[in-house]
Amino acid sequence: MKQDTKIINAGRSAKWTNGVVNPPITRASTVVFNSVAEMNNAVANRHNQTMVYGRRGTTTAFAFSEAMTELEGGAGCALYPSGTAAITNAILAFVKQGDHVLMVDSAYEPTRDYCEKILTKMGVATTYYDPMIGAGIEALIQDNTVLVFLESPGSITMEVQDVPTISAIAHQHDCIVMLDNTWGAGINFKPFDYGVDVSVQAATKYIVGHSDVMLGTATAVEKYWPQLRDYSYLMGQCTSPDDLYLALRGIRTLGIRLKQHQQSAIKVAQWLQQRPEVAKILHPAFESCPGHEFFKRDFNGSNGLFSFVFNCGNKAALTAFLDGLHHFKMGYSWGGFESLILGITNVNSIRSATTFDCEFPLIRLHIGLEDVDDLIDDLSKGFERYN
Ligand SMILES: Cc1ncc(COP(=O)(O)O)c(CNNC(=O)CNC(=O)c2ccccc2[N+](=O)[O-])c1O
Repeated sequence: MKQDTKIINAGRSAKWTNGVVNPPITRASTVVFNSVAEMNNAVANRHNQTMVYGRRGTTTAFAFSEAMTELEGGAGCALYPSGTAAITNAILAFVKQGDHVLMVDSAYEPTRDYCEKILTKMGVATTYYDPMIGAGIEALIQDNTVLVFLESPGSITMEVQDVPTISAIAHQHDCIVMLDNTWGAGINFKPFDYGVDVSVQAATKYIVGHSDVMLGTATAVEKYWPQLRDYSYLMGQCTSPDDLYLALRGIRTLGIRLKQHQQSAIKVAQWLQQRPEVAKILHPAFESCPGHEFFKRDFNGSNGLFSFVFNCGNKAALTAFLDGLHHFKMGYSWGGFESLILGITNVNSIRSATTFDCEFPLIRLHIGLEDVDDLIDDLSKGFERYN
């Protein structure tokens, strides 16, 4: 079955839909049973898509989890109230006091905060590594290293990592490979084809696709799925069937949305490349982006999120650029149908192992589904104010 057909069918087994097209919203805390045997059978099958109690999920959760594993691969998908909860709980499932974690230096800032403020309290040490380290990761692996965390491309600076090389070396040292695959969305990057053991996504972004649900997913290979699932339950992680209904709805247009985001973003990036004020385009599909060669080798496509660096200007100029835009709104997210913009002048304040070459302001764009000429016109007027 081709990907676009999988997207339409994922999670729509008759056992969940019972004849209707979309898996219905099944809300529950209590699930009741008519006999001791029925109750015992449900408990015995608690890991086999059988309803026992709301916290373990209802048929809506079973349908969405199944859809994620059908699309991204893996043996099972645990659900969390946000992408950050997915990251933190997935890591927590596999570390204990005295362990060591390797964390990519270009990680999403709250991921770094978790390592600094919570893992350290638990006695888990973190070493940050250069996203472009590749095979050099081996020199950083210690006897107590248990997990290597990747985020590719990296937040804000968009470095594409050599995932299969890092995964192969990590596995030679019995380390778990965990990837924040939010940008790849399980469609443009198939994590388990490249050695990843646990793929985490902020479904908040492209999976939901409409900026109206907070949701996280962690999908694991067979070897690690039981432990991830059990720790998710132990930590009381559960999600709203109403949110999952919206996420299932989001999945149905994921393929065509990503194609449109990709098409418009590349057109905007090509236009930006010609601007005299632009020093570098940080879009994985462009040679100027670190790891572009890995994007070409490993990815099936791109989306609406990329950054660019100015070769001039300052905070005041950046503010003038940002204020007054009509179609680009400032907001701390991405992956919805709307265009967003973030102006950043301190990218190295969220790195510790490497320094990103960024003397002038950086802008991260999320190119939405608006007409791309309107978006370019909006940015063009921004450049007129940038001085
Ligand atoms: C790759 C990735 N992975 C996980 C999450 C968290 O998902 P959640 O929002 O559902 O918890 C996210 C959420 N993304 N949110 C943003 O990118 C918002 N921007 C920022 O936080 C931001 C702003 C200024 C400077 C640096 C950052 N940053 O992303 O690190 C993510 O991008």
